[in-house]
This record gives sequence, C-alpha cells and structure tokens, in this order.
Amino acid sequence: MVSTELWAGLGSALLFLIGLVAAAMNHTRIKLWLNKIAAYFSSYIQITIPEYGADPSQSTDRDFFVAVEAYLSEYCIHGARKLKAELGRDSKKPQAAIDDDQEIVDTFHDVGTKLWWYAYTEYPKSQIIIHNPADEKRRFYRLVFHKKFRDPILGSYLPQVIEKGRAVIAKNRKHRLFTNIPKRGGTFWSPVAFQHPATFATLAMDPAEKEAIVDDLDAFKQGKDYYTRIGRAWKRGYLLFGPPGTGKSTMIAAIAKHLEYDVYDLELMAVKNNTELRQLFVLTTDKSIIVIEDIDRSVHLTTKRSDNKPHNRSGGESSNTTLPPKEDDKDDEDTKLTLSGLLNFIDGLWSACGGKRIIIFTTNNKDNLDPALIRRGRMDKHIEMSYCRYEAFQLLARNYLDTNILNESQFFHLFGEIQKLLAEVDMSPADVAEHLMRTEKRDAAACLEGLVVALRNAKDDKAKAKEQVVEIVHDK
Ligand SMILES: Nc1ncnc2c1ncn2[C@@H]1O[C@H](COP(=O)(O)OP(=O)(O)OP(=O)(O)O)[C@@H](O)[C@H]1O
Ligand SMILES: [Mg+2]
Repeated sequence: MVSTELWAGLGSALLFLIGLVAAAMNHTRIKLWLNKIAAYFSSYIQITIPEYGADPSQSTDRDFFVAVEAYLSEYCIHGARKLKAELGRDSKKPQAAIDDDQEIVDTFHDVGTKLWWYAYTEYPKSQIIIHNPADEKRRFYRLVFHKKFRDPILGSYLPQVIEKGRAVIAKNRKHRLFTNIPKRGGTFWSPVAFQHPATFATLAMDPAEKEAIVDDLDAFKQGKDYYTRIGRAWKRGYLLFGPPGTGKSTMIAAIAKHLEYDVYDLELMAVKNNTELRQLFVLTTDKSIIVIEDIDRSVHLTTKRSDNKPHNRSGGESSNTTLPPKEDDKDDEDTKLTLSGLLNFIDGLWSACGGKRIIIFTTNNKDNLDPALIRRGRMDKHIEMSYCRYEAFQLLARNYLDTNILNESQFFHLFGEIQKLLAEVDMSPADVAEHLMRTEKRDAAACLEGLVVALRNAKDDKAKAKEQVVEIVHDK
C-alpha cells in the first residue's frame, strides 16, 4: 500500500516536473514531444487551472482559480511546507496560500484516492512594460490524479472543490458599506468595511413579526428559480417606517448581516440628476442592499408629477394623473433628480442589471410619501417599527443586563410595573436601551429602577397633555 502511494506520488511529481520543463521550453516541437512522452508513460492525468483564461475580461475564468485557491487554503494547507501569506483586503489577519512549486496531497474519499495539487507561476519573457495584469505573470494550479478516476474527479471532485471554495470565500468575505460622495465629474461610491454589530438576535421587536421578516429574506435569498418561473426580476423592496429610534437603521444592519450582502447607502442630496442616479445604480453589484434613509426628507424631488398633478390626501403628489407632460419634461429628466427618475431607478433599470438586489427605504412618516413610490411591487413589504412593548423590552433586558435577568426574583416587581407602563406609554427601543446601559456606577437594579422612573414620568406627561387638550376643547 505504502509503495503504491510512493509510486503514485513519484509519478505525479514526475509528471508535474516534465510539465514544468515543457512549459519552460521555448521550442514548440520539443515541448510537444515532452508532453507526449509524459502522457505515454504516465498513468496520471493532469488538469491545469489558469488564473486567467483566454479572455481575461471574463471574470468567470478567474472564479475557478480563486475557488481552488480558497479550497486548498482551507482544507489542505496543513500538508504544505512552504506557504505564502498576504494580508487580506480590509483585514488585519494574514491569509495563507500554498507557495509556488509546492505539492499538496488531497484525498477524494468518495472513491478513496489521493490527488496532488501544485501551484506555479510563469513570468513574461519580454521586458516590455505590461498594462494588463493578466499578462504580467501567469499563475496556475495543476491537479494530478490517476487516469482511472477521471470521471469521478471531473464529475464530482472538482465541482465539490468549487462549491467548498466558494463557501470559504463567502465566509471570509468582509462586507462593505458604500456611500455616494460627489466628486469632479459626478458622484461615486466610496466603500468602508461594514462592521455593524446588530443582528436579528439583538433586534427588539415582536417575535412573530421578526420571524416573518427572516422567512421572507430566506425565501428571497434562495428564490432564483422561483423568480425566474414567475417572470419577475430577482429583487425585493422593503419600506421601514416608524418613529425615530425604533430600530429602522438597526434592522438594515441586521438584514445585511443575515443575507451577507453589501450595503449601498444612497444619499439622494448628493445626486444632481437622473443621469447620475443611473450611473450609481449601474455601479452597484449583485448581492447588495440599496438603502435610501428618510426618503421623505432626504430630497425634494423635482418632478412633473408635482408640477402637474393634483395633491393627494396627505399633501403629497398623486401619481395617477392624466395631465399631459409639459414641453420641458425631457430637460428636467436630464438636469434634475425627479420622482420618475427614482422610480426608474427602482424598477425600470434593475431588471436589466442582474439580480439579488434589495432596496430599502426608511421614513418616519409613511403618509408623506408619493403612493407611486411605495406601491406593492416596488416596496413589496411594508414593515412598521413601533414603540417598545414588553416582549421587545425582555430581549433588550437580556442583551443589555444579563441573559438570565428575567428569572431573578428580586426584580419581579420591577418587571411587573415595566410591563404595565410599556402598554400605556410610547417609548422607543432606543430610549429604553439607553436606560438599560450599564456603567460602573449603575448595576442592573439601578438601570431597571431608572427605566421605571422614566416610564412613570412619560405617563404623567401624557396625562397632562391629554388634560390640556380637553381644556382647549372646553374653552372653544
Ligand atoms: N428595535 C430595536 N432593537 C434593538 N435596539 C434598538 C432598537 N431600536 C433602536 N435601538 C437602539 O437605538 C439606537 C437607534 O436606533 P436606530 O438608529 O436603528 O433607529 P431608527 O429607527 O433608524 O431612528 P431614526 O428614525 O431616527 O433614523 C440603535 O443604535 C440601537 O442601539
Ligand atoms: Mg435611522
């Protein structure tokens, strides 16, 4: 058994060496013969995976190479003696990969065989300065295995390598937050590492509603076939509305983390016109969340709708007008940011730009929005973020004070009062959370007592405000 493995190892190494010599030879004929000799005497097959294929602009070529690299770094690196380490992008942690001419042995358990992986690099022979990175140096991975395993290796092992490698890439990928900043010649996305700590586990809201949102996101994430079948673009719009401090921005961070998507935080004030908006949209990538916070306040949309249309009940512009467009409509479309430009941004263009995009609007006042902007199909799901009730408080208390706090009998009387008061008083989760922040001087009891006092005060204020309203009505 040992000697079989030894021969197999020697055979694969010899094949790899002959391959290297052949690659280094300039004479095409000799190169051809060397490869023929290697193929004749060897029972081994080799597969070469170049970093860039024939067409370097095709990123899919590189995907295979990158997946192999990630797979080998994660699953086979312990077998290599020579490694190279690089700092990953946005990362402080060094990432190791096998160095050139190193042999790594992997086992394909499905058929019980060993395989050999090698990394190597070819450098350009000419001294000409090269602008295309694909021409600079050529990196390869080479896989060598016994020819009797050709079918299972091609049919199952390599697809598994790609799948596992992609999973490793997704796991290690740092998520980014992009904001658009104006520069000469337009507005451009500028990224930073996205490290918001919020998750659905730390988000305080009605548990049933939270579960429904998570289910909706999961269905979206896995919904490629479904969206294709029903003939809709693979995108979803969420409108988050509710008073300040109820967790709308926190929810966006939790969604991004759950889906493992990048976030594009679109500042509409920095966008001059529809053309810029289109450019920004085209520059977003797949698997991303495009966010427009405070959509009602972030921009006054200059729009023919507002010029020509009757106003709706909330003072906004009604979208279902039949008035003919004015002559300068076309000019406005190009020189200003208009509501129709934004509507095109949401649903017109993105069907043409691939899938897996989520768009989220947030607002404190849903009634201020043009109905066209938030109709179902554009904003598919309307999620109300509301004041803190007892269930949300329980989660905050567990997170901020102690996981077991709700079982501590010394606080039962405080919990009872908090439950009663939260049913009567509107306090945002942000305000409740502020009272639960522990400091050196404030222990759990002090935090809870402070919250009770704040809730009692809020209840008194509410009662006084009510009395004043009654007095005004009587005076009238
Ligand atoms: N539902 C919640 N669950 C957990 N923490 C919350 C929640 N709501 C608010 N908070 C806390 O309050 C802070 C402010 O919340 P957030 O910024 O998400 O509110 P918002 O609804 O976006 O407010 P605004 O309308 O002013 O933008 C957060 O940093 C978070 O710590
Ligand atoms: Mg916010």
